[in-house]
Amino acid sequence: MNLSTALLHALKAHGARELFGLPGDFVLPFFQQAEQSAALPLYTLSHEPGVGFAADAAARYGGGLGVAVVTYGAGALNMVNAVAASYAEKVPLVVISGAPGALERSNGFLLHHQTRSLDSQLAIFREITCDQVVLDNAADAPALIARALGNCLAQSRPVYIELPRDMAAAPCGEVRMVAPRKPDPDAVRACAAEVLRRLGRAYRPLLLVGIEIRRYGIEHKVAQLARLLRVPVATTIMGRGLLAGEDAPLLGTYLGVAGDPAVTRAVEEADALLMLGVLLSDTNFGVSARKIDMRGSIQALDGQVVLGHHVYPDIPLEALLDAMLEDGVSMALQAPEPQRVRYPRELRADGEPVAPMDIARAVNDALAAKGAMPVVSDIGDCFFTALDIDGGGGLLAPGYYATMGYGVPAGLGLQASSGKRPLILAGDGAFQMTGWELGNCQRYGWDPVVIVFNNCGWEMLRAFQPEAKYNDLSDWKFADMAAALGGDGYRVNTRAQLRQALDKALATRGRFQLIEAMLPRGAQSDTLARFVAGVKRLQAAA
Ligand SMILES: Cc1ncc(Cc2c([C@H](C)O)sc(CCOP(=O)(O)OP(=O)(O)O)c2C)c(N)n1
Ligand SMILES: [Mg+2]
Repeated sequence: MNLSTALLHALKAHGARELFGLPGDFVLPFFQQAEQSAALPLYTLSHEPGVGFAADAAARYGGGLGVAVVTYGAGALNMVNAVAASYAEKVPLVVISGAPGALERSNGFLLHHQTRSLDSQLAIFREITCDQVVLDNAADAPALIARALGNCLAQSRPVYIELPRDMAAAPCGEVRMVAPRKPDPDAVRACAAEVLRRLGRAYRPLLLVGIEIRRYGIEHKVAQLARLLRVPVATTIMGRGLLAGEDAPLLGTYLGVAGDPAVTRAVEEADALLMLGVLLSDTNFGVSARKIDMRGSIQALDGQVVLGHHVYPDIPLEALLDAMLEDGVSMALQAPEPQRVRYPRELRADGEPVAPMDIARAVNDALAAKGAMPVVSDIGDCFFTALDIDGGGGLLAPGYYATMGYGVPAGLGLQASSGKRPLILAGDGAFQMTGWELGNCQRYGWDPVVIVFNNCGWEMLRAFQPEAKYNDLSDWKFADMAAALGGDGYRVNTRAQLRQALDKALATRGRFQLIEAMLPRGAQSDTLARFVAGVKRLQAAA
């Protein structure tokens, strides 16, 4: 076994299902080993941001590890934004970067792809990963790999592995998985008992769930706890789509002033708000009608639990849930029968122009008729529209870090990793960034259905600065380019054309389907309109 094959087998043992990458001379030896060993399928994309987004989506959707393999300098630094997004949104992504070998490091020349110093890249990745290892010594490599991959899963954050090219074929021992640290059972029980007491004393308890319950694969336990305690559940905007497949008393998504008033009231008036895996971010709470009493709430995040001024430092989320499920049986809180989440349906397929909400209706009608699909959304008004789309098949979007360019490559990563056909939503601005990755579908037989919200502009920005001219984009006629990239394109102006195009696209397999929905300039989804109005109202009141 050599260092590359030891690393590949360790990745697989930790839950990686494939590699995404873009080679360069510093990482060619590893690519060669990866292709020869066939330990994991290897997919290449056209630009490193897409490689990072695809690997991120594979981990988000399927659990386990996402793996992005790039060359040193120009490759790895090109992927910094995607890795930063994975860090912010707690995605277990493994970055493997090739690097100069020992001899070339000491020959006195400045090396190609080098920036300030040969260690600058490692310094940059220290900021956006939870662990970093440099595999420049075969004897230490197995333990370093085990530590990094163990931390990636335990913290659900990206890690950085630097692999000098002269080490790829070095003889190496096997990597032994590091068993996750066990928390102190007494501390877990004490914490669970205090949380249950808080909930038991409350008149209006509520569970608010966020991304960690997906990352640690515990949605079913959260649903079980909510049913057991009869406490309603709401998701944060980032947690949209969580618990979709579970039998849980789900109220809906909390969007503050921009959301369903009943859900907003339930969250903001809860006298015991148990937040499970919720990031305290502006996107999750920035449009709160009234300040949520964070001191009165209970936050279980990042492996610790905070109740008022009490902090339990080492309580993994799943351990807390197991203890609450064990002890919670004695409680039977009287919670209101929650409403089931309803999605807009029944598109009027007529000659009227298409608005964002028509896309939500058309998609919900199609999903109801043809079955759930994973939905992957970029950032723009398509993201706000996605909040009105049935996320039963899963909803992926960088709702907190909010980088554009995520949609198409993430959808490709999801299909490569899960085999499921995704529905991808992207604005014209975001599609201009990474939509061209669709050209890789024909090599791998991927066939996503893509809906481009073409309003010929950066509409989300225009919502806040209507007078600005710089938000205007020209009409790129994306549908005309689909055939050249190996897919089918449909340009739709009316709701009837949208319905026809979506039916045809869903019925066509083996080629990507690109529906370019022409939206009148200024047309906004209901949620974006409420979001903008809410933010303006809160800013005026500040
Ligand atoms: C990589 C990147 N660059 C810039 C931004 C800022 C930004 C937005 C967020 C606020 O940061 S929303 C937006 C416009 C999006 O345009 P488009 O994709 O056409 O969608 P729509 O027209 O529906 O808005 C930009 C430029 C971003 N989020 N990500
Ligand atoms: Mg746009």
